[in-house]
Amino acid sequence: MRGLGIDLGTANTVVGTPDDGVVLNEPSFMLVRTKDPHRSLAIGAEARNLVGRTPIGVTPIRPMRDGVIVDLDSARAFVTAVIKRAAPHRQYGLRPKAVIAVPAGATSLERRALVEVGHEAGLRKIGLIPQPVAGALGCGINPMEPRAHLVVDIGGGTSEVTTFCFGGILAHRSCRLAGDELTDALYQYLRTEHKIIVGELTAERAKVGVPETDEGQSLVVEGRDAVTGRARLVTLETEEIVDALRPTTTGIVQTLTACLEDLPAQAISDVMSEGLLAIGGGSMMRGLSQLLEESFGFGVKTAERPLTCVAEGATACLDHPEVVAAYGD
Ligand SMILES: Nc1ncnc2c1ncn2[C@@H]1O[C@H](COP(=O)(O)OP(=O)(O)OP(=O)(O)O)[C@@H](O)[C@H]1O
Repeated sequence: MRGLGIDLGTANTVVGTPDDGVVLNEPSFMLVRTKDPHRSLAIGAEARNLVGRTPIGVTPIRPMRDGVIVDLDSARAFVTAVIKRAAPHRQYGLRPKAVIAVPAGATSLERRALVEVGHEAGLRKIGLIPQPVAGALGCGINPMEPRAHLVVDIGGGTSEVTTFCFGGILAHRSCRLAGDELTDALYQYLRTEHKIIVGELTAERAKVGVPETDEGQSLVVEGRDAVTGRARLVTLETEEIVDALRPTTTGIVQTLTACLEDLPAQAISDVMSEGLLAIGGGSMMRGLSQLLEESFGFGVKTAERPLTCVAEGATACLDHPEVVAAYGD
């Protein structure tokens, strides 16, 4: 066992091992008793599916916000449960080492909190790697080569735009316009335009369903009429959803523009010839890569596995300690 590669995201937690690839891919949710919020009753999909329908006395919590720890005690309980599930002790030895992906914009305090939680949860030696660098490595890019690479990571809580080259970050920008904000925008749109109130899970299912639905086809969502309170169905055209999400996707474009403005001219020529790599679940949004291509005039490549490439890259770092040494501080 050579260790674990971990992506502790706001929306999803993914863990990989060098021998078995991705061994855990679950929503970053934990169910706790309201009176004892630091012990997990369930984690992952089981906990998430109860959002909006939890019994009295039980609370679903998200231990990560914008890619960093919100509350040390809940995060410790969550990470302990994740490691237990991803690395059963008999198979992997008592204290596995790990490389954990962190937002490129995380502060030193936030990074230290993550390492502390990892140690307390049973990890041995912990290396940190910026998420966009890990994601690029997971897509086969060598982050040590003397060439600038531009990556946008559209996750659950944040969108991060990062340019890196030869073991260091050249420019970085982030904004809170990402998957959660897109879901919220759709929720608000349904409420104001269709006078229907839907659950958070329903709004997200509709958003995720858009890229998978053919053009011209429609989606049906169910909810409560905002006026009468009765159950009601609404049919939505996919293009209508894309339009409803446009203000949020435009905000992501503005963050990219700001990052490009920070770049030296030589790095821009690398970016122009290589294009932009889009990772994270939000990069699968319908029409997004086209919008980015039209806005910047260079190619946009969406990762083959946008939801797991960060954990795959963190796992690859276990065999490439020079990458962690270069980007880890
Ligand atoms: N097919 C899809 N189309 C649009 N959005 C999607 C799709 N699949 C997943 N998402 C969204 O992607 C987001 C999760 O992405 P990801 O797992 O990369 O985030 P994360 O790494 O947990 O978050 P962060 O990087 O902010 O910590 C969720 O908001 C989810 O709704």
